[in-house]
Amino acid sequence: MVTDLSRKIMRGIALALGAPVDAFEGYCAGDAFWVLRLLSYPVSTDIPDSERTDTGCGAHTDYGLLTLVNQDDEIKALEVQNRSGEWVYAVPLPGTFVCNIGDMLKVWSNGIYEPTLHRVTNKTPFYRVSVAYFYESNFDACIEPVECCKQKTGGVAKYDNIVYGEHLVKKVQNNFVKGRY
Ligand SMILES: O=C(O)CCC(=O)C(=O)O
Ligand SMILES: [Fe+2]
Repeated sequence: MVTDLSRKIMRGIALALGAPVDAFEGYCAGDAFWVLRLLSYPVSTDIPDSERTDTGCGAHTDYGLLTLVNQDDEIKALEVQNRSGEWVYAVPLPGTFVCNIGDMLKVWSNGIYEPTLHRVTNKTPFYRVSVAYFYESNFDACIEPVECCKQKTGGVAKYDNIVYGEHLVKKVQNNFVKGRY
């Protein structure tokens, strides 16, 4: 069901960009796949100072095409950076998902769609759980700006071609291994 929803969002984005409805589908568009992550954010006051490291999720953009996040209804912890550089809460709205644009959609759209920088810090007295569904291009897919988006943005590609799997590995190493985002 969420995969259907993601496909529909991608079709809407294709149409909004003036591309054919199926521009981002099928093998030549990278045969999308998905990953579901269940995330938990303990109450930070439960962690003794001596054991405290950076808890939560540091500032980052998502790697793939779209992410749909279902957050706890009552807990404000996910923040997004607005165009003025301020961090504002993505306040949970019951019955809705937060939809993040991923890095590959930026490349495909030649920058028309921009990934939003976001981070999570649970400063509340409640244990937070979120479910993040990542809709991603195929590992082997070579992602490059699509022609109609290049035409709308000055006629030249703003980004080098990227093999999605290589991009993913690089970002995961930075986020989870080296602690940079
Ligand atoms: O837990 C959240 O609300 C967001 C998690 C997130 O940004 C991610 O896993 O990429
Ligand atoms: Fe994220």
